[in-house]
Amino acid sequence: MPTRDQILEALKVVIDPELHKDIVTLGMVRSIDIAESGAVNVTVSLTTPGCPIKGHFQTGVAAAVKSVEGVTAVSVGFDVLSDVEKQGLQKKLGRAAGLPEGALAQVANVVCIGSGKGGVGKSTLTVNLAAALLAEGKTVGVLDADVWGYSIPRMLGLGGQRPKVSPERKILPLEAHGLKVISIGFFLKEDEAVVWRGPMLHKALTQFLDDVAWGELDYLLIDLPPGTGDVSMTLSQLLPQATFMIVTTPQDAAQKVARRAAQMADKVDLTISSVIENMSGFTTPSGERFPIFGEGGGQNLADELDVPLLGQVPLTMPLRAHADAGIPLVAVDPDDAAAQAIFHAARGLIALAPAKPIALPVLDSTPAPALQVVQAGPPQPVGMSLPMAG
Ligand SMILES: Nc1ncnc2c1ncn2[C@@H]1O[C@H](COP(=O)(O)OP(=O)(O)OP(=O)(O)O)[C@@H](O)[C@H]1O
Repeated sequence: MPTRDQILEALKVVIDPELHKDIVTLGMVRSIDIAESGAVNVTVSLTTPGCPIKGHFQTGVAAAVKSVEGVTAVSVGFDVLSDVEKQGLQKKLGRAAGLPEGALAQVANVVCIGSGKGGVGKSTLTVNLAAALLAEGKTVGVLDADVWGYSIPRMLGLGGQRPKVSPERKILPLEAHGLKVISIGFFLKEDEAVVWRGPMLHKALTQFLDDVAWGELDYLLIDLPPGTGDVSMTLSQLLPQATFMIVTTPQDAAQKVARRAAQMADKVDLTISSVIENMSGFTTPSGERFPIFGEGGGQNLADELDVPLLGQVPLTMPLRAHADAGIPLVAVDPDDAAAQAIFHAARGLIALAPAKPIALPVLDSTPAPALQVVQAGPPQPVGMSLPMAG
């Protein structure tokens, strides 16, 4: 059976490319668990939740541990250094060296909101969950990464606006209803069709995470495109600490598609934290309830994934009408049945424990899947620079 010292010794080859020292010396190896079977679990502590080099550590740690005699399997988990630990690390590095301060360094929770298919109300719930979290006293940002069907600007009354740039060359998020908002839609001409090639998408998302002055936030909610494709893969590489909330309708078929999205999310290491069911029946003013899209899909999916079902949001006209008017329903009519269900879900999100470390059964150190390059359409510049107001 391999020993802890052997594993630590082996891990000294894994260098933090930003701090130029090995992760053992830097005190970033949080824990090493060795099973009698020779299976080893290592948890690495990152400096920021938005640490962009998780993939580097994952591959490096898996390879280093695998090289130790007697190791039969390796899994790698991640968490984040506490403020006190970061101060300790800062001291160790000396005054001159600064810890990498990504734009998300002050963001406590990053929650990606995704779905198996379109039209299930992902954007509507993102906007209203954000407003509900705000009403619960949290500071909240919304990143609309739904590159093919962005609708957040419209739902927050920000259509046609463009963010400004600070003297430090940071993109300043727009503010609406107390929320900080960035959408891919702010940077495109209205109705402009863009063929997002993998590298271009990666560059744009990296810019949203690195070059936006998000500041201090309790929550950053990210509205993903439906399904799990390039965007989810890119975000999973850029945001190892992000969790994934899946929106589904009660329908059996929708739940099946959502399950596929969950499996994909799992493959690209996004931790699935919860499920929320939308369009969970319609109740007439006289109190008669119609389960228009069936029943039970959200609970079944949550049970299958072993995560909580945070809420069941009914169909209500005010939810649709306020989204169309650019105002989150929860901010103006908190007594509406859909608003109530969204408040319940927001409180459930707050109550969720911090993300579990991501455990991967790694025996070979296969890199994360490469971004798929869209072949259709005329060639696009790879390095997209987002156009902004002065
Ligand atoms: N619970 C609900 N009650 C009434 N209308 C709803 C509800 N949820 C969503 N809608 C409406 O359904 C339509 C689709 O919702 P939305 O745009 O949020 O879906 P989506 O999953 O984000 O879609 P896509 O991913 O394709 O952009 C919108 O008109 C929205 O207002």
